[in-house]
Amino acid sequence: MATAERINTTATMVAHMAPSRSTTPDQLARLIDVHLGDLREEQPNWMLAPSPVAGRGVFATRNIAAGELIFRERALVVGPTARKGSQLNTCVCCHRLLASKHFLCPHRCTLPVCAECADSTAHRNECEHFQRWLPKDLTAAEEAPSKEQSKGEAEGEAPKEPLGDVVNPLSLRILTAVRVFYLSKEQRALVDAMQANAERGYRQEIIKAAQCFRKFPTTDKPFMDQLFRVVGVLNTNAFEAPCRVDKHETLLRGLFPLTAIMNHECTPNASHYFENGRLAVVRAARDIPKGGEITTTYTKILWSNLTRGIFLKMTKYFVCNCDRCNDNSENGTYLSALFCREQGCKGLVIPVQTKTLQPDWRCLSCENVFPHAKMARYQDFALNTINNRINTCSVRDMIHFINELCPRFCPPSNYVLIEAKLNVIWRMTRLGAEEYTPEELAHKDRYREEILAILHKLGAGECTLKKLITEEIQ
Ligand SMILES: C[S@@+](CC[C@H](N)C(=O)[O-])C[C@H]1O[C@@H](n2cnc3c(N)ncnc32)[C@H](O)[C@@H]1O
Repeated sequence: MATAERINTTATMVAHMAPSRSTTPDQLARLIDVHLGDLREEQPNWMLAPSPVAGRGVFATRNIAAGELIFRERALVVGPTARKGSQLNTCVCCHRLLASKHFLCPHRCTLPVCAECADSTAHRNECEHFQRWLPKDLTAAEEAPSKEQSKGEAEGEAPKEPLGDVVNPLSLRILTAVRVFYLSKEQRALVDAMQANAERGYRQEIIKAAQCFRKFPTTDKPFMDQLFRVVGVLNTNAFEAPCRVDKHETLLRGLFPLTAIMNHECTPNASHYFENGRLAVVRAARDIPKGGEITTTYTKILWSNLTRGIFLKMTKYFVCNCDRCNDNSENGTYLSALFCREQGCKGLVIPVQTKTLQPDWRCLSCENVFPHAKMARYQDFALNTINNRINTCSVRDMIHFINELCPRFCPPSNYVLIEAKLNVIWRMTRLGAEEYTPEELAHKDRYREEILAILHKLGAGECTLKKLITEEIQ
C-alpha cells in the first residue's frame, strides 16, 4: 500500500474520496496503467472496453494462445478476510502466525500485529486511525479480573490463567476498507471508478464493525457514505487470495482492479491465480481471438448450473446467461443430476428449464416430472451427507464411502460427489503417497481422470483446476 500523506480527520478522508462515478474509459485505462506500474507490458495483449456482458470488460487486442500470460497485477490493497474459523492471531501486515495469547498491537489499536510490524510505517496510519475510534478493548477483562475470580483467588485457589487477547472479526474485517482511505489520490480514484453493488448486507458489515468502537463516526454522513461505497467496491470486486508465510496459510481480502474488471463466464477463457496473496496472474485457458472478451469465473468450475446460479444471484446480484447455463445437460456432464424418485426407476433426473432457480425436474428414463422443492430437498440431503463425511472421516473411510455407499443415493456425475473426490485427491496429496495402499492410490488416479474428463467436456482448457490436478497433485 502506498504510504500516502497523513490523514487526521474524517473530513479530509472524505474529500480524498470525493465520488468520480463519471470516470471515462480513457481515464480508467490510465488509472489502471499507473496501478500496474512496472508490470504493464509495452504492448499489452488486452484492453479495457464496454462489454456486451456487463459494464466494462477486458478484451484481447490480438489473438492470444491457450496458456499465454495476459497480465500480472499487484494488489491495490489487502487485508484480513477475518472469516469464521480463520486464525485471527495473524499479523495484519506481514501475515505471520502470532502467539496464541498476547498478540495485539502494543499501541492498543486492538489489531493483531507482530512486534516488528507494530512500529512500521505500514501499520502507523491504521494504528492511529483505530486508536482514534476508541476500540472497545476486549482484553479489559484480563486487566480487571471478575469478582468471582478475585474471590476465588482470595480463598486460596490457584490464580486463573490470564484470558489473553481476543479479536473481534468484525473490527478486523473493516481494516481493508480503512486502508483504502490511506491510498494515494490516484489509487483512490481507481477504487472510486470501480463498480459497487448496493446491497443491504454490506451496510450491516459496517454497522456491526461500528459497534466494536466507542467513537465510530456514525453521524458523519459524508464519511459514512464513502465508507459504504468502499465496502460495496470491496464486496463486488475483492478476491480471497491465499497467502503462505512460513508454514502458516491465511486468506487475504485483496483488491486487484484489472483482474476484477474481467466479467464472469461459467467456463471462462482465462484463469487466474494468486502468488502469496499479493500478485494476481491471469493466463488464457483457451485460445482467445482478437477482439474477444477475456473472461474469468466467480464460481467453482465444477459446481452445477443451479449451484452457480444461486451463488451468483445471492453474492454478485446477477443472473448468468452463458452457453453453459443455458444447457441443462451441462455439456453432457450432468453435474446437477439426481436419481429418479419413482419406485423402481433409477434414471437420472435433471432440471428442465435453464433460466430459473426453481425449475421443474424430469427423469431422462421414465420422463416423470418432479417439483423443484422435492429435488432441492434431495440435493440438500446428498450435500449434507457427503460434506458431513468429508469433515469427519479419514481419507481411507472416505474412499470406501464414495465407492460403496454414495452410489446408492447419488449419481456419480453429481457435483457434490465430484467435489468429494477432489477432496480425497487433495488430502492424499498433502499427506504423501507412502501412507496409502496401491489400491487406494489407484482410486485417486481414477478420480483424477474422471475430473479431467469433466473439465474436457466443459471446454475448460488450461484452467487453474486442471493445472493443479495435473502438475501439483501427483
Ligand atoms: C467485479 S464486477 C465486473 C466488472 C464490471 N463489469 C465493471 O464494469 O466494473 C462484477 C459485476 O459485473 C457484473 N457481471 C459480471 N459478469 C457478468 C455476467 N456474466 N452477467 C451479468 N453481469 C455480470 C455483475 O454486475 C457483477 O456484480
